[in-house]
Amino acid sequence: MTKGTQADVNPDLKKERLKCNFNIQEVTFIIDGGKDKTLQRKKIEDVALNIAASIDEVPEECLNLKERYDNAVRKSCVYSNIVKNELLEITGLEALGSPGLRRTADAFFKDVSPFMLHLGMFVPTIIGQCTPEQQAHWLPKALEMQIIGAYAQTELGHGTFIRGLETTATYDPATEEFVLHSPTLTSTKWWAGGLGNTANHCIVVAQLYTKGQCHGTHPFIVPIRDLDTHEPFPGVKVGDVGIRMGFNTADNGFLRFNQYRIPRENMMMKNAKVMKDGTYVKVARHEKLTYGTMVFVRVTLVMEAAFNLAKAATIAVRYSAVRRQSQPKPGEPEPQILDYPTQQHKLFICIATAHALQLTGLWLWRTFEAVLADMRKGDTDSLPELHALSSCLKAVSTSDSAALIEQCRFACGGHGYMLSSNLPLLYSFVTATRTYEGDYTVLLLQTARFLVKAWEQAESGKVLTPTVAYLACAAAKEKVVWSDSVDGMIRSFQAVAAGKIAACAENIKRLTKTGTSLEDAWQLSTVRLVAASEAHCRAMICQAYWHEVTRLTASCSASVKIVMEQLATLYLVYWALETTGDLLRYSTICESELNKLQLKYEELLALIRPNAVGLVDAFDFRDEILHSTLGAYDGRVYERLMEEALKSPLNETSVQSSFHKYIRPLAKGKL
Ligand SMILES: CC/C=C\C/C=C\C/C=C\C/C=C\C/C=C\C/C=C\CCCCC(=O)SCCNC(=O)CCNC(=O)[C@H](O)C(C)(C)COP(=O)(O)OP(=O)(O)OC[C@H]1O[C@@H](n2cnc3c(N)ncnc32)[C@H](O)[C@@H]1OP(=O)(O)O
Ligand SMILES: Cc1cc2nc3c(=O)[nH]c(=O)nc-3n(C[C@H](O)[C@H](O)[C@H](O)COP(=O)(O)OP(=O)(O)OC[C@H]3O[C@@H](n4cnc5c(N)ncnc54)[C@H](O)[C@@H]3O)c2cc1C
Repeated sequence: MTKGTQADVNPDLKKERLKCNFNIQEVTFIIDGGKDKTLQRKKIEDVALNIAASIDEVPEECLNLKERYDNAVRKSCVYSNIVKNELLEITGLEALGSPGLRRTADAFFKDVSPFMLHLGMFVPTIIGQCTPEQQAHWLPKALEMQIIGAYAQTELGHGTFIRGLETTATYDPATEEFVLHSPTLTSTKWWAGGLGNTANHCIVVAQLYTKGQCHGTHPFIVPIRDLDTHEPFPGVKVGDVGIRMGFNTADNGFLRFNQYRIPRENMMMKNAKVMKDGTYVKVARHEKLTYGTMVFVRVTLVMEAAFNLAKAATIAVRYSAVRRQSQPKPGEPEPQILDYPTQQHKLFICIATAHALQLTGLWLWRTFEAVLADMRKGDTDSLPELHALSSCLKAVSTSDSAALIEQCRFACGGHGYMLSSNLPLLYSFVTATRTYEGDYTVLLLQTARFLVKAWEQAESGKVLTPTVAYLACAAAKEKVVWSDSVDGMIRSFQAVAAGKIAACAENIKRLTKTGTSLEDAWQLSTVRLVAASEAHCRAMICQAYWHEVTRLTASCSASVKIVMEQLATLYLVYWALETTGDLLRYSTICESELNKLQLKYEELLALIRPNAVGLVDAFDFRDEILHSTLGAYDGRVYERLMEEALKSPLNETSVQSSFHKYIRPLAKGKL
């Protein structure tokens, strides 16, 4: 954070910091995943942020579309040199996935870098889908930025249904080449970040044909532009998809092929190969390993959701400590809006959710690494569970994060609507994560497939995998006894999930018994399947969050343990109150217990209140990363709003030319 001198800090924020009764740094270590990670992040920030501080002369949002893109490319080049020459020096290759790198990128770009997909998907796909020889060829070029890549899977006509993609890659043994072709308008690749004007290479997912047979979708590395002139190659039509709600500097593009040839070796051959004579050879032991990059990105998106929500919460909580409004008690000063319980209700769940998603995200990352290690040994048994886990966690975390970021904006009143608050840009960025890398509903339905199968296994007494082990107890189908202890609440959330999954399974069984096909019975049950999947995910987040808080605070100071547990309890109680209908149905909770729960929630808000600013300070965002007039460390909200307003091009002159061109003629009846 940029602390400045204490004298510059808003007096209300100063007082808030004196009230804080826990060691902020200990919480920062927990959030970052350990002291070593925090130290590494700070080191990276110290190097990168000196340059970021003066990277923009004019605020990004004041530039026109083309200037914004050019400016984003300029900054991406500066930033990638820092990554290459300095950050990787500090930490080695693992810096690519480190929170430090992710955070510093935000100091350079308020919107999105056109290079993001290069690092976010192009490089990971080379690592995940290429043979060691192919990696040796492509990876150094990509890391040195000699080539810049995009990931083009989605088409104009299909995003979700990958098997329905229309782009073809037909093998020609005579020349040992693949011929890429876009047979229809709807087969045009659409949306790929960095593709429109920036990338010179692209991973293209296409239907592979060899010896007259289709073998389904496979990834290919495709050079699309000349490395010197940057002109698209003949047979390649590429451009920008048009103005979007956000991501306007991300250069999302379209791409069409007209019988465009690439060498056979450009097929990414880790999981399947085409031999010189056109023979197709399957290498992978699991059908869906070509979807590996998507699983990887879904896993990272859980922490990405936490990170962005933490930023919004920091902005809104600091602002709420500075902002004073109304006079609930006559004759008394206007209170800080953070003192209103309704404001606490809006904001403390944001802090708690950021913790819940970050700790669950770290746990998911470790699970992902364990599954990868199994797969390196040829064991793919745990892949379906990882797919189910990452699908629902990606869906719920991005959805919650987007909704709560918008809540933070509401919590900042009119000033939250200013782009300079950074809340609108944060929202437009995060709301896209609910859609990309697998739409919310679609991914919850993927998890639901796994859950229904697990339910059937539970009913037949089979051993269940860890994340669904709770279904075994629930197979008895009795209401769970309600208790407002943490364990009791988690048991009740699991009972809700189990009850909903059971109801789905029964519904499907009932429909198929009366002659409905399994596919139709599934479709007729999808509204409840999505709800069951979400309930399962919520129970899992509650369990993982509480488990991680207990584990990570075991050796912390007592005050840190208390405040971390208060937040985690708040998260559980909040969701119990949000889902009272479900609890009434699947647990023994009654009216008096619901009243008790409401009181407990209000008590928790009051307990967390004195530590609210300390808790957001513990996210440890430097001002350069927050980019917010409302959320800076010093709380000089009004001064910053005014300074930023004066940077608007509309304030460059006291009279605009439009006055002379239109308004005056209109007033004089001469228009
Ligand atoms: C210099 C640098 C400068 C700046 C850099 C700045 C910062 C960079 C730093 C870091 C970046 C930080 C963070 C972000 C990182 C990157 C991301 C950023 C942006 C991303 C942009 C978005 C990119 C995209 O959107 S790419 C396109 C994604 N598309 C999708 O997700 C499509 C969704 N659809 C599907 O996944 C599938 O089609 C489906 C799952 C819906 C169905 O598939 P299919 O029809 O084939 O299968 P089914 O028949 O339904 O099922 C068959 C069985 O297979 C199982 N299954 C399905 N999928 C999987 C899987 N992935 N793994 C395992 N198993 C799977 C399924 O469950 C069925 O099983 P069953 O047993 O039969 O039930
Ligand atoms: C900002 C942004 C960046 C992107 N970047 C990339 C990129 O770099 N590379 C890339 O390849 N793609 C990218 N995408 C595309 C993205 O992955 C897809 O948009 C996403 O997977 C959703 O697919 P879709 O657009 O086809 O939606 P659709 O599948 O058409 O969804 C529309 C609606 O139909 C519903 N629906 C669809 N199928 C089902 C079903 N089976 N059951 C029930 N409901 C269903 C959905 O829930 C949704 O409500 C990006 C998208 C965005 C917004």
